[in-house]
This record gives sequence, C-alpha cells and structure tokens, in this order.
Amino acid sequence: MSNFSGTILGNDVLSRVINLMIIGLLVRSPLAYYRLRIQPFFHPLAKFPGPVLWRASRLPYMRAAWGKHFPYVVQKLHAQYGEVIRVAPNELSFSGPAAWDDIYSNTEGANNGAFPKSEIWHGNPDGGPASVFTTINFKEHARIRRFMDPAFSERAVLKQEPILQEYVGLCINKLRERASTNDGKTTVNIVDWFNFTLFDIVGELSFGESFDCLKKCEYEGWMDQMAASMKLHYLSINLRHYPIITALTKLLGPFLVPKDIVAQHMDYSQRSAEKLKRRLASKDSIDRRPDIISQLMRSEDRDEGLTSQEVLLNSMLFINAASETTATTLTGVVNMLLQNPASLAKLETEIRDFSNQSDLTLEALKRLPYLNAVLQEALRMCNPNPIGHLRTTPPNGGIVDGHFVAGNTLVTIQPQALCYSSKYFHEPEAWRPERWLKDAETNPESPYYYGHRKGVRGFGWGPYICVGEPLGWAWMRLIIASMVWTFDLRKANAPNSLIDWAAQDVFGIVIKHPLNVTFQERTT
Ligand code: HEM
Repeated sequence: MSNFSGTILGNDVLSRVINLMIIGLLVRSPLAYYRLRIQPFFHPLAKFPGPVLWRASRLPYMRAAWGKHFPYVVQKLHAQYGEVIRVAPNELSFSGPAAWDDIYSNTEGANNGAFPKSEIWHGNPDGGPASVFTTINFKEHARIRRFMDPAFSERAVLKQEPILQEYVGLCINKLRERASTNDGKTTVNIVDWFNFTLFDIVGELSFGESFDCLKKCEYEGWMDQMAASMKLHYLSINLRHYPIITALTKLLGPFLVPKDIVAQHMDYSQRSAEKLKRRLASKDSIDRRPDIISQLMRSEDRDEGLTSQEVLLNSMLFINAASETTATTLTGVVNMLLQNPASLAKLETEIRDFSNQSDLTLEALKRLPYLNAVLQEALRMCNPNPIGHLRTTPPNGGIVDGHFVAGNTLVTIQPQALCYSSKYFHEPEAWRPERWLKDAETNPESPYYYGHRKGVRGFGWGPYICVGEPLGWAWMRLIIASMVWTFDLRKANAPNSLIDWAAQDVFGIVIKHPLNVTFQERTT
C-alpha cells in the first residue's frame, strides 16, 4: 500500500475496512462532503494539518477513543504531522510544551486567561449540583476551590500525617505478617495493595471512616467496578458529540449498562451518604479532626460555602480522583524499578540512610532528591491521565504555541506525544530519574540539561490544577519509601511479574494489568 493510501486508510486490514466504511458514510453525508471538498479552504482550522478523514469527521477520533489506545494513536499522528494537528473537525491536539501555558494557565501565556474546561467533556448535561470537576464556569469553580483548597494545602497534609502514617504502617505490617509465615517473603499483586492503602486513607479523610480494605485484604464491592464505570463514563462522553445517539443511549441505557455496575454505583452513593451522615452526627469532632471533610463542612456556615449536597458529591469524587491516579503512578514506579535494578539500588541507598522507620516523615521524604526524581519520571512515562485535558478556546479565539486558534475550538495537550518526544527529552523511551536531579538542571554537560522538564505536568496546570497535588506527592513518597525501607522488592517468579505499559487499555484512565511483586524482608 502506498504511503498516501496508507495514511488515508490505515496500515492494517481492520483499519482499512473500517475506514472504507467511514469513507462510504462520508461520501453520502452532505456535511462531510462539504467538510472534505469545500470547507478545507475556508474553515478557520483549515490551515492545520492532520489526516483527511479526521479533519472531515469525528468518527476516526471516536474509533481511536473506543479502540483502547487513543494516546498512542495520536502520538503517531503527531510524529507524522507535527506538533499541532487537527484531530477532529473542531479539535486541535498540541504536543509542544509552550502550549501548556497558553491553554491551561496564561500566567505567562499569550492570552488573557486560562481557557475554560470543555462543556462536552466536563459538563453536567443532566443539570443539578456539580462537583468541582464538572463545574465549568470560572466564577463558580473558583467559589468551590476557595473552600476546598485549604483542606488540601501543604499545611493541611502535614496535619493529616498521622492518618497517612497509620494506614501505610498497616499496609507494611500486613505484608510483613504474610512474609513472616513464608520464609521471609511474600508475592502479591501490588496494584491491589496500593488500592487498599489509598482507599482506606482517602475514605478516612473524606468520610471520616476507612473502608477497611487493608484489615480485610479485600475491596468493598463497588470498588471492583470502579474502573468499569469510569470506562463506561469515558465511552459515553465521547458519544456526546452526537446528540441523537446520546438521547438514544439514555433511552436504552437501562438495557445497555450492565446491571451490576448500576447496582454497585447506587450502593456506593447510598453508603457514602450514610458515612457522611454518621460523620456529621458528631458535630464537635468536625472541629477536632484535621481531615478533608472537616474543612469542607466548616465552609457550610460561611457565605457561599459548600452545601451538604456539594460536600457529598465532592467527597465521592475524591475517592475516584485520588486513588485511581495515584495507584497508576505507583504501579508505574514499581514496574520501572523492577526493570531497572541500578535505579532501585540507588533508591534503596537513599532511603535506607534513615536508621528507623519512624524517621520517614513527610517533611524528611520531601527532601530526598532521588525519591522525588523517581516519582517525576513515573509521571512522565506512566501518566495516569494520558488522554490530556480538553479545554475550549474563548469565543474570539486565542493564541496557542504561536498559532491563532478560532473561537470555540476544542484544544488539548497530548502528554504521551510530548513526554515521549526526543525533541524535548533525551532518550525519552528510557527510565532516567537523573533527568530530574539538580545536576541535570545546572550542568550544561549533562545529557539531560536541555530536557523540557516543565513539559511534564502530571497534576495539570492553571486554575483547574489537581486540588490533591500536595496529598498526591506526600502519600506517594511515604508509600514507596516505606516499602523500600522495609523490603527488598523483587521481580516475582510468577505470571504478571512485569507490565507491558503500552499494552494496557486506556479509557480516559489506564486499565491496569496486575503486577505481581515479591516482598522480601530486607537483607541490608
Ligand atoms: C498521582 C496522583 C494524582 C494525579 C497524577 C492527578 C492528576 C490530576 C490532573 C491532571 C487533574 C487536572 C484535570 C484537568 O485539568 O482537567 C486533576 C484534577 C483533580 N484531582 Fe487529581 N491527581 C492525583 C491525585 C489526586 C488526589 C490525591 C486528589 C485528592 C482528593 C485529587 C483530586 C482531584 C480533583 C478534585 C480534581 C479536580 C480539580 C478541579 O477541577 O478544580 N487528585 N488531578
């Protein structure tokens, strides 16, 4: 197949068949005919390159999104067409680091302010109270964040340290117990153990009660379905581009959505509401406990503070937003360390310099250069939100990475394309925590000196930046450091002992494969 037809039809049989079908549909559709034959010369996005079919219709985009590997497909398109590409009739994808500021923040960017979240992706089409994530209006979003931010500040996280230490300690003790009955070592699926620990902590912080996952060494029922329901959400959001199909799926929803997912979700909502009620029943403890819920509830009495319904919605959001992202990053860390024993050894040396486990405090861990470099490198290589964060240009348009983009265009940065670009990172495919060390920043002789470290923004950027960033850093450091201080982590002599990261499905989130790891009581 020639390069040209390969570009249009794809390079494998399935792609060609599906693309031929799409072309068939397009040729019959007057709108697509207009977009393909007439609009290319007049459309405000006409100057931006991209595959012809993607520019003419959203169907190829949808196929990639539903096809489980969207970030990798778009990464290839960037490699072929450049740093700005038109991936749908009304959407541009960017892969240059300058776009971060122009799209998401504009503190130093070319526009007057950050671009708003996209109605289609983040909006709350059914109306009703919205969580901070689904609130698009800047003023309303700022109101929620004003009351939410103090609960997640560095200072607040330090006050929450006893809760973090308690559950991370419990995780380590449980693993120790298992090892002690088995010749000093135990092999577990580390993804589960990260989840148990994170769920318990965030349950305690958000609802005042842990989920007792660590105690029971199992998930609560609905947790098993969390990835499935996030996947379903992602697939249905993509359908919002087609209002008729969305209306139809709403009608057919009860028949299409697996009943156990619906039942588990209702169970989760009901139990969350009950937990919250119990927590609020002891009003005086609100003032005593340093958890997130106390901060949010205190805002209720203030002008414009969060209502009980908003507190509930946001607390439920925290469980998903906090655990899924962190568990993916931590799984990425261990997966990479197991494949890079020299890097694991460096980390061991740094962490085992502490004489006692009780020395592993949040403040002390914050100062460890290699631990922080390892986490940064994992956010670069194993981004838990690899599809990017959609924004919409303001009605009069804006400048992104030097290009004028017409108003109401969907825009995003593709983290996968940017973070794996050899233009911005030396040996982008390789695990190199060194690129995050002081030497890389200050020594022009370092091969990493010219790396675009600011291109990696795992927690997002601008007014919608992750509210939980300080907590995210704190518990990631504590969990990894505690594990490495206590155990020798080894590749398991069992199936699923390493993850082929790019082979995992992506549906907005990364659907993680299991990772079996052997924890052996440390010998040095
Ligand atoms: C490694 C851990 C984490 C990563 C990589 C991460 C990543 C992100 C990113 C990239 C965004 C911005 C999305 C956008 O711009 O549209 C975000 C938003 C958010 N994250 Fe996190 N997150 C992590 C941990 C947490 C934790 C621990 C919490 C705590 C509850 C949390 C709660 C939230 C919330 C509530 C938002 C929405 C913020 C808003 O729209 O104003 N995340 N996160």
